[in-house]
Amino acid sequence: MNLFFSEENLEFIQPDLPDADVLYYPSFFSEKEATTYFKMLQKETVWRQDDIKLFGKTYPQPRLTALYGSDTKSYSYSGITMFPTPFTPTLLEIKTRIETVVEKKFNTVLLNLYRDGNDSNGWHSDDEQELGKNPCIASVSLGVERPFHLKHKQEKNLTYKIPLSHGSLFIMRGTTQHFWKHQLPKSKRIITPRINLTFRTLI
Ligand SMILES: O=C(O)CCC(=O)C(=O)O
Ligand SMILES: [Fe+2]
Repeated sequence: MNLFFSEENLEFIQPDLPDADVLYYPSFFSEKEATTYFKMLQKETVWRQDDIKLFGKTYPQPRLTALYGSDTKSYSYSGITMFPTPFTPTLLEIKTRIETVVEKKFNTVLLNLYRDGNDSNGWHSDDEQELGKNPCIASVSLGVERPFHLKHKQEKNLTYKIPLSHGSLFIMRGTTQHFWKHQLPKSKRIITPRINLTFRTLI
């Protein structure tokens, strides 16, 4: 585990995972900023619950989602096609803060609302064609802390677990999506919500 400070004097860790490039900023936003953003996004966002198809059966997705972006390119995953709503001022503010530190521009954000520990996000890679070859995904966590898991696709005993705290930023880039899957498992004892924003670039 390697601890560093960014040019903005933000603390971050860079876990040493083979075939991956991930960074974690535990306090990217202050407690107060994170709480303000959580409240604004919970209220302002047009949340929806899509159905997903798994092995020919249809289920409601175990979380609410929304897609915002700067152009009209659609984004498809798990048989769902989403068309982005224009970025709101709140989302643009968050996006700018992230772009300064990540030194990358994003044109889309997928939001997830996990209403409680029964909501989840199953094992997947963010490897859709529209994300390009080595996508950089910047993931902001607001609200209750939830564990995030990664596992290597070939080396089954290579796993990594990290709790994503309120106001944190987790970045996955390089070959991470080729070699690793990630999930946000159900956490039965959690009864409060979490909002996640994943900034992406659709090409
Ligand atoms: O909620 C999270 O931290 C993960 C979200 C995620 O993996 C996704 O939306 O692709
Ligand atoms: Fe993902």
